[in-house]
Amino acid sequence: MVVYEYEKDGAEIYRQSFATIRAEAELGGLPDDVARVAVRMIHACGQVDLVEDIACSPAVVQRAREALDAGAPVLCDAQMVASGITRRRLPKDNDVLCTLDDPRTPGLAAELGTTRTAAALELWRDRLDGAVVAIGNAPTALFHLLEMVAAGGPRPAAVLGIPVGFIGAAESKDALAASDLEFLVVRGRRGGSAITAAAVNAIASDAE
Ligand SMILES: C/C1=C2N=C(/C=C3N=C(/C(C)=C4\N[C@@](C)([C@@H]5N=C1[C@](C)(CCC(=O)O)[C@H]5CC(=O)O)[C@@](C)(CC(=O)O)[C@@H]4CCC(=O)O)[C@@](C)(CC(=O)O)[C@@H]\3CCC(=O)O)C(C)(C)[C@@H]/2CCC(=O)O
Repeated sequence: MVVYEYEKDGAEIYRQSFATIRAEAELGGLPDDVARVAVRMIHACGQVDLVEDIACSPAVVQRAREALDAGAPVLCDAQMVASGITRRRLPKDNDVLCTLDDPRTPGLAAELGTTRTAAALELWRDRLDGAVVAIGNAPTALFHLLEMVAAGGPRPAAVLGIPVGFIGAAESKDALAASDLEFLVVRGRRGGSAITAAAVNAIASDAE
């Protein structure tokens, strides 16, 4: 029988991971609350140089946390983001919502001539004011959110805008960073549902 020698204690795996990230990543330039979020984002992708591409408004973590403490929902562009959010960490049993699979979404996408992920945001309108938005997959969703807000729509408390990819990902994140919303982004092509869920989990947690 083959027996491998490896760490089997989950808490110890986390402890060693976070210690490694703190030793290897250049977190010094970030405020403490953002550094704590960055550690968890790096943990989700295994790339310590992710920190070089993280950009945010100074109060984003505080505003997002205040919103969660006030019971705000977390609105997600993809089920993958929503699934990655650890419900027991959320301070007020906050709703975690993804409207991508709502039966109205395909019709809205056809009507608006856009992707399903972008069209699904139209169904956020009555929950968006003061919400925490977590976009981890779709650049079109992030662009659509910015268009809705620019047109006078409800304003979220904070936007974790971390879509991944080659078409529109970098551009949508640059547009968010240039907006007047509280934001957290990873500049460039990197991002994704796991990193975005990890950012929400870090903000929702009291400890690392
Ligand atoms: C163009 C799209 C991109 N998707 C990427 C990467 C991943 N997507 C996955 C999955 C399972 C889903 N992607 C959809 C959101 C789907 N992806 C798109 C769209 C065609 C358009 C979005 C956009 O450009 O803004 C989008 C469909 C739409 O009409 O909106 C998904 C809904 C497709 C589907 O299954 O129906 C689905 C999300 C399901 C959910 O969680 O709710 C991947 C797992 C790969 C795959 O299996 O296809 C992967 C996950 C990445 C992640 O971490 O989230 C890109 C690379 C982001 C790409 C957009 C940018 C680009 O450069 O192409």
